Amino acid sequence: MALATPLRRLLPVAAAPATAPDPAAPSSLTPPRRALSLRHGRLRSSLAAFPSPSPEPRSRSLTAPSASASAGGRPTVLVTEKLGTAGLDLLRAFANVDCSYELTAEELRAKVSLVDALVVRSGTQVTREVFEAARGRLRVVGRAGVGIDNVDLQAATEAGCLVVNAPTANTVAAAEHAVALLASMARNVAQADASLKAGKWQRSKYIGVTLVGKTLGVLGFGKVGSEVARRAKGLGMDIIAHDPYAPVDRARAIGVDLVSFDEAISTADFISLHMPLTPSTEKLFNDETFAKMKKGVRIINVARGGVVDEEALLRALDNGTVAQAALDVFTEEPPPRDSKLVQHENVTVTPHLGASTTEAQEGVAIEIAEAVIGALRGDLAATAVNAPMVPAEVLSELSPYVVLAEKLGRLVVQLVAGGSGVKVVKVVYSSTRDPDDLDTRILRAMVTKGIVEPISSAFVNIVNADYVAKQRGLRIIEERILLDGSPETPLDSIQVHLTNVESKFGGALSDAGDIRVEGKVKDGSPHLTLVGSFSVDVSLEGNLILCRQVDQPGVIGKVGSILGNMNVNVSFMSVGRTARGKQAIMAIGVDEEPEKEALKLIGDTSSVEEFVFLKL
Ligand SMILES: NC(=O)c1ccc[n+]([C@@H]2O[C@H](COP(=O)([O-])OP(=O)(O)OC[C@H]3O[C@@H](n4cnc5c(N)ncnc54)[C@H](O)[C@@H]3O)[C@@H](O)[C@H]2O)c1
Ligand SMILES: O=C(O)[C@H](O)COP(=O)(O)O
Repeated sequence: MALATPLRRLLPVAAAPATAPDPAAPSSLTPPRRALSLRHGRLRSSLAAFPSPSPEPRSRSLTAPSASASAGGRPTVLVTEKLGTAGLDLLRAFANVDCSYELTAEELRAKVSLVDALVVRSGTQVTREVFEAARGRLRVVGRAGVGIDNVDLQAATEAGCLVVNAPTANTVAAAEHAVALLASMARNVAQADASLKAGKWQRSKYIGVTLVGKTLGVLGFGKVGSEVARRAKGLGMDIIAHDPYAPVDRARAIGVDLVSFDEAISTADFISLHMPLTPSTEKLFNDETFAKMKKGVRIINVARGGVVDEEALLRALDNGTVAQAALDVFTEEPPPRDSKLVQHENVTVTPHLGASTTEAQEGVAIEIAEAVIGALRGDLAATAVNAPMVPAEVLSELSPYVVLAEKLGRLVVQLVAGGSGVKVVKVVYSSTRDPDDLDTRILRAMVTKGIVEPISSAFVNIVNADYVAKQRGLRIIEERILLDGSPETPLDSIQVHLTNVESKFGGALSDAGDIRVEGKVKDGSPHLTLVGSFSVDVSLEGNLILCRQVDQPGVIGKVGSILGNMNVNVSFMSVGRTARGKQAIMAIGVDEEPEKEALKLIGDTSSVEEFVFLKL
C-alpha cells in the first residue's frame, strides 16, 4: 500500500455512505459471532481506492465516498443565499452548483438529500430536520460568514457533517458598520435625513452628542470588537471592554482595559455588542442589566438580535435609561413590520447589513468556497466549527499512523466473540514525544471508526467519532507510554486493548485477559506487531489469517499448501512463538478471501489449535 497520501486529504468529510446512521443501533457493540459472518458488503474500508469528487486526480481519503462521489461524478453544492461571484466561480469549477434562493423550510429539506454540501448565510435555518432530511448525504455545511447560530451544530456533528465558516473576511465590514451606526446615532443622521426628506427643517430637534472623551464599552472583544475599539480610539473615545475569554495582552496592546461585565455596562456612555449568540449570551441584555447602565446610555448591536431582550430594550428606551439604540440585527429577521422597536424614534435600524460591503462579500464567498471545496476533497478544514482543527504539519506527520489506527480498530473488533459486546477500548500510544507534543484526537477517532464501522451501519469520521462512541456506550481510554530517545517520529507503536470481552481467538488475549493488538509504522506502512502476547510482523493489507498452533516443524508448510491448492495467494507470513516447542501464532496475509472449504482444512490441520480469518 502506498502511503504517499497527503494527510490533508485524510480528514473527515470526503465521503459518506448513502445510508443514514442507524437510529436503532444497540447501545454497545456486539460483533458478529463468527468471523466469516461479517457482512462483507458493508465493510467500507477507508483505504479502498475510489473515484474522487475532485476534477483533479486525488489520492485516497480516509472516508468512504458519498453517493455522487462513488458514482464517479462531481459533487453537488446547494447555495441558498446570494454569494459573491468569485466564490461561486470557484465552486462551479469543482462541483455542480445549484443556486436556489429563498427556499421554504420544506423545499430545503427536499433538496438536501441530493447534495453533498450546502452553503448558507444567516438567512437559512439549518435545523436538525434538515440534517435528518439529508439522510447521510450532506457532508459539509459552509456558513458564508461568522455567526453559526443558524446551524444546529449538535445535529451536524451527530450526522458526521462538517460545518465550516468564513470567520475573517467580514470583520472589517462589521466593525465599520458598527462605527457608522455609532456616529450616525450620536448625530441623529437617519432621523434628520427622514425629516428633511419629509419637507421639514428641524435643526434644534436633532442636536446630537459628541463622541470625543466619551467612554465606549465593547462587549465581546473578538475580531469585530477589537476592530471597533481600534477605530473608536481614533475618534477620541476612551475604550473599556468586557470579554471573559479575551487575552489581556491583546487588549492592552491597543490601549483597552478589560473590565468586568458590571463595570463595563455601568460606566460606558456607549455600549457596542460583539459577542456570539449562545445559550449563555441569549438575552444577556435584559431588564436587570439595563437597570445597571448609566442613564442615557446609547447601544449599538451589530452582533445578534438574540443577545438583547428586545421588549426590555423597548422599556429601557421608553423610560429613558437607554437614550438611543442602533440595531443591525434582530431576534426575528426580518422583524415584524409593526415592531415597536424598529419604529421607535430613538432607534436607528439597518437590515443586517454589517457584512454587506462588496469587498466583504467577495472575500467571504472565496473564503467559504475554498473551505467547502477543501472539505469535500477531505482536506484539513482550517475553519471547522465542529471538528478538531489539527494543524496541517501535524496531520502530515501522523498520516501513516492514522491508517494504522483504523486498521487496528478494524482488526481488534473482529477478534471479539459475540456476547456482552465491546464497552471499553484502551488505546496505548508509545512515543518518545512529550504528551503535549502529540495530538492523538485523530488517532482516537480512527480507532473508533475501525471498531464501529465494520459492525454497524454508522458512518464515523473525525467530526462524529466521539459522539458515535458515546452513543454506543463505548468508552475510549487513552494512555501514553513515554519512551527514551529522540522524538523524531511521533509514535513508536499503538496498542488497542478491548477489556472485559471474550475473544473468538484465545491467542489474542494478553496476560491481563484483554484482547490486545499492537501495530507500528514500518517504511511508511502499517504493520501488525503484536497479537495477545505473541510478537508478529505482518503488513496490514488485504486479509489476514491468524492461526495458533503448537510450535513444531511442518505446520507452516501444511497451511501454505492448503492455501496454494485453493489458489489463494499468500502475500506474507510471520510466526511468533512464546518459546521453542510451545505455542506459536502464525499470521498469514492473503490477497483473496479463502473458500470456506480452505478455512475448514486449515482448522482441521493437526497442531492448529484455533484460527481466525480477518478482513482488514
Ligand atoms: N451584523 C453583521 O452582519 C455581522 C457581521 C460579522 C459578525 N457579526 C457578529 O458579530 C459577533 C462577533 O463576531 P466576531 O467575528 O468578532 O467573532 P469572534 O468570535 O472573533 O468574537 C466574539 C467574542 O465574543 C466573546 N464572548 C463570548 N461570550 C461572551 C460574553 N458572554 N461576554 C462577552 N464576550 C463574550 C468571545 O470570547 C470572543 O472574543 C458574532 O455574533 C457575529 O455573528 C455580525
Ligand atoms: O455572522 C455574520 O457573518 C454576519 O452576521 C453576516 O451575516 P450575513 O452573511 O447573513 O450577512
